[in-house]
Amino acid sequence: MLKTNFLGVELASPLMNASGVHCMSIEELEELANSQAGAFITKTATQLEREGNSKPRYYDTKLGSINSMGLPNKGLDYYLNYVIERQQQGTQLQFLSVTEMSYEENINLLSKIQRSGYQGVTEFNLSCPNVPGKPQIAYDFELTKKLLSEVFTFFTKPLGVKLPPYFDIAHFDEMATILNKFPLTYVNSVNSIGNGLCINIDKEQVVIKPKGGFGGLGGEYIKPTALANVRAFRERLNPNIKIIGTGGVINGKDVFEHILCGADLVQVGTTLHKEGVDVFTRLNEELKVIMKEKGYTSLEQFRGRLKIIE
Ligand SMILES: O=C(O)c1[nH]c(=O)[nH]c(=O)c1Cl
Repeated sequence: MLKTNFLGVELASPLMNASGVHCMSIEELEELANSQAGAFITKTATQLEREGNSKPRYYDTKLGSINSMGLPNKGLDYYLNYVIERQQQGTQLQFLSVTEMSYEENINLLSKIQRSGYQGVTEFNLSCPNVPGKPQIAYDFELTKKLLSEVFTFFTKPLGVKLPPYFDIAHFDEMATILNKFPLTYVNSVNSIGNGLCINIDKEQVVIKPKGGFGGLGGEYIKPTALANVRAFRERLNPNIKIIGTGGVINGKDVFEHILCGADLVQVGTTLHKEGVDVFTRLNEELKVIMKEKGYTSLEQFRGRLKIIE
């Protein structure tokens, strides 16, 4: 009922974790692998291990979350060795998230993956909002075009990009024109809405320490923006480029809406952080109930079929 084909691999569910949530350690990744999620993705890795920003750097609110983790991770080799080992054990589809702090380091990082035995999918994170002094790559259209042009002169393995939310139709147009130039496997929209601010009114204080309390927003706050980005890119991108929808998934209805907008897979971040890996079981069940009520027996029957008002 929920089966989804991605890169020729049949998944039992369209759901997976959003990079950054419940995917820092092998223990967490194993929990995801043994859950009702259809696939999993690793925490965005840099070449070397990183401490990340000072704590508190993550905070759950009633309507979602705010984070300024600062890219803490155990380093590329930790995750690369893990996914290669699982690949050798027969795992067919895996996602490895990566990024670096400079143009050259990004090229070096992807070259290393290209030379490795990893055959799975690489998600190139172009949208981390929380490294002080580092503007998000994907908000710089020329840089993004230059970087992807060079990457695709040597990278031949499946590559997706993780994008920040855009808020202007001209930006959807410009970014889609750039992305359509490349043999991308998918586009993942959206990353957190960067540089929001949450306040504890009792203390009259911000809730996270880095960057004076500024951090990326997730959860209910961002669903309308996430759905708009999924829809906008689905409408503009070459059909060979798949879409992963991320942002604002609280229940099965939200999963349905992402797929209605065109998402091939749907990622869960904040709600996974709040609920743990059982969230995938709940969301799968809730989605099935909605599909039954509507008479759908497969995701293809409604994927991308959002209607406008004529
Ligand atoms: O601060 C982070 O580690 C972080 N936080 C986010 O909300 N998105 C990202 O892509 C990353 Cl890399």
